[in-house]
Amino acid sequence: MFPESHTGYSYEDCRATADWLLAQTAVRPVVGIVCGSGLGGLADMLKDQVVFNYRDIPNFPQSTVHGHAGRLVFGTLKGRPCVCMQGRFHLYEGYPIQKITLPMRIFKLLGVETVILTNAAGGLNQDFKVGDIMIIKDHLNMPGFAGNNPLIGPNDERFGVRFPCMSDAYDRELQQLAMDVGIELGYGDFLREGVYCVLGGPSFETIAECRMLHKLGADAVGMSTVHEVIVARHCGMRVFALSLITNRAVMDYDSEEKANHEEVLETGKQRAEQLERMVSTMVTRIGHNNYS
Ligand SMILES: O=P(O)(O)O[C@H]1O[C@H](CO)[C@@H](O)[C@H]1O
Ligand code: HPA
Repeated sequence: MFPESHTGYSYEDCRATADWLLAQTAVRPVVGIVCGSGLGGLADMLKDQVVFNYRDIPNFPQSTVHGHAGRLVFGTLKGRPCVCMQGRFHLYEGYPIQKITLPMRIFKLLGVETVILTNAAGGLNQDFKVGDIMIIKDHLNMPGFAGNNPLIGPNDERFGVRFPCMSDAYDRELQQLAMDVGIELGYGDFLREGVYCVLGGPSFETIAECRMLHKLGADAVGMSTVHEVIVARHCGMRVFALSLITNRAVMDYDSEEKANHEEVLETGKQRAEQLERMVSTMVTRIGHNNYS
């Protein structure tokens, strides 16, 4: 029924990877964190770490992008058991879309209930500045429009339903919690909310593309996160995601600015501390089955 090109992992494959990890650590994570480009410092916040290199984990892809260390870190954040991906996978690395999202299913089978994803993104919204933190309230899945969705292939009901809803992809209570925490920490001046648009990359966008995406309703553009969100929601985990606006998308033919990965990593470094404080405070306030 499905073409031979389907490259997904079975429930049993995912179970085997999760069991392999669970056998080697006593940590039973309830929160899973994904670090975006240059934001790997989030993982260093975990106490009593048990660390696995991606190359040692059965079925796991390898990180190939500068700024993504390629380590899965288990530990506790202010007493709460967490697992953190220090490095994620992207479509442009050449992996099948099911492979770049595999860690979300592993998270689920490890017992994770809430996923917090971070990314570096270009700001399309003209009010946004470099260094702003954007709470993601919705997304535009451009590869999805072209038929590239991580749920393509046979559906295993043990993960979720064939046609999952995405109008509630980004948990509203967690968005509010992030806003409250950000304001409390004094980040109000650089805290925003908006719509994230994913493209395949790795080339950055043309000026015409940026203008088009902005007209379509996107506030920020990047090359990740959305595929992970779809898979995480499919298997019933709550999702919160934020973008660090690392550069302004070039929208003007008179501009001399050029998007580049070095600027992305540099902005990550500059905002790392605030991002870490915001995420760690959120984690302490997320209840296992409710929010306090
Ligand atoms: O989305 P993350 O992983 O943060 O990385 C972003 O930064 C890279 C471009 O500089 C791209 O991979 C883009 O998606
Ligand atoms: N475009 C796409 N992805 C990105 C950008 C950008 O401007 N900045 C960081 N990741």
